[in-house]
Amino acid sequence: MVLPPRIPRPSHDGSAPVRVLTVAGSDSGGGAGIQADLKTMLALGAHGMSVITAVTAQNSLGVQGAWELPAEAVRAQFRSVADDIGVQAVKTGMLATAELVETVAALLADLPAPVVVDPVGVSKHGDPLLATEALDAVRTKLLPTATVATPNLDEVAQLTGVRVESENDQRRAAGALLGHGPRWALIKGGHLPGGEAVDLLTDGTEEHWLRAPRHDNRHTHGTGCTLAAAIATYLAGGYEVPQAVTAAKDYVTGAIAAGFPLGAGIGPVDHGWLREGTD
Ligand SMILES: Nc1ncnc2c1ncn2[C@@H]1O[C@H](COP(=O)(O)OP(=O)(O)O)[C@@H](O)[C@H]1O
Ligand SMILES: Cc1ncc(COP(=O)(O)O)c(N)n1
Repeated sequence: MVLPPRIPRPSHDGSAPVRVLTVAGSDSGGGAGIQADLKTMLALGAHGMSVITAVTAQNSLGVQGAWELPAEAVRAQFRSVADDIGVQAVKTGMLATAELVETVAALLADLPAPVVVDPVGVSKHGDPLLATEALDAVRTKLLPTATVATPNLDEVAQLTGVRVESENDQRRAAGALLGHGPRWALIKGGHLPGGEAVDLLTDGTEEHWLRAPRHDNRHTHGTGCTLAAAIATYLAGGYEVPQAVTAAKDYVTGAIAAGFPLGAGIGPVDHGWLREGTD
């Protein structure tokens, strides 16, 4: 297992730690969404902050209920942290409705910090986390704010119409996604068959194929959230995009290898897998 780097901790000399913001939904089961993001940020040495867009009742079996917050509540949370504490990178996840997508996109357009957009569409169990009529706002308002956009294969098919069944299709999907304005596209191949989990990162000029051994572990709840939160954390720490994504991939690969059973269904990845033996 490749050990990903940690962002250096503050030296207790009064300086602030690296600050990362997640704008996402709450997962009561603690494996995905806001909870995955904050655990990831802590594990990698950053100070995590949250703007909650929706609350889900969720466990290892699926999503039993979801309630979005008013746009005003999302705006107020964002202003509270951005105006006082300061944000060095942002990750977006579940945004639920077209109104919230537009609200968040408007806030991000004025923020001088890198943005990782994970265009969350459905949960691992197939429960919808984004209204279908919000897709257009994701394409036209949210993706243009992204430093990196990180769709899985279902999400990229919904956003671009490109169905991915091979590495060459990943390249075509990335090209189509870049047409919507993100600086970099990360097309995650986690759902493709094969002995490796292969993601393509490209800005249209450079191509980075990120390959990791596929772990035969069904406890993968939270993989996409964890990867995007880790990318945002490394960007906040000053990494360039390819280095941030490479380090984040190492972190999520270790977390998937250590994923554990909880409840009767799909358990979470282990956000704390770096705890032992690395301090
Ligand atoms: N079984 C697995 N073993 C190793 N890596 C995986 C596995 N499943 C997914 N990944 C990786 O986890 C990350 C999240 O991808 P994916 O599961 O496709 O996203 P999502 O959670 O959004 O559906 C990607 O880097 C992907 O390659
Ligand atoms: C609140 C929330 N946000 C995102 C996901 C996607 O999770 P995954 O990373 O497993 O695809 C989820 N299940 N719940």
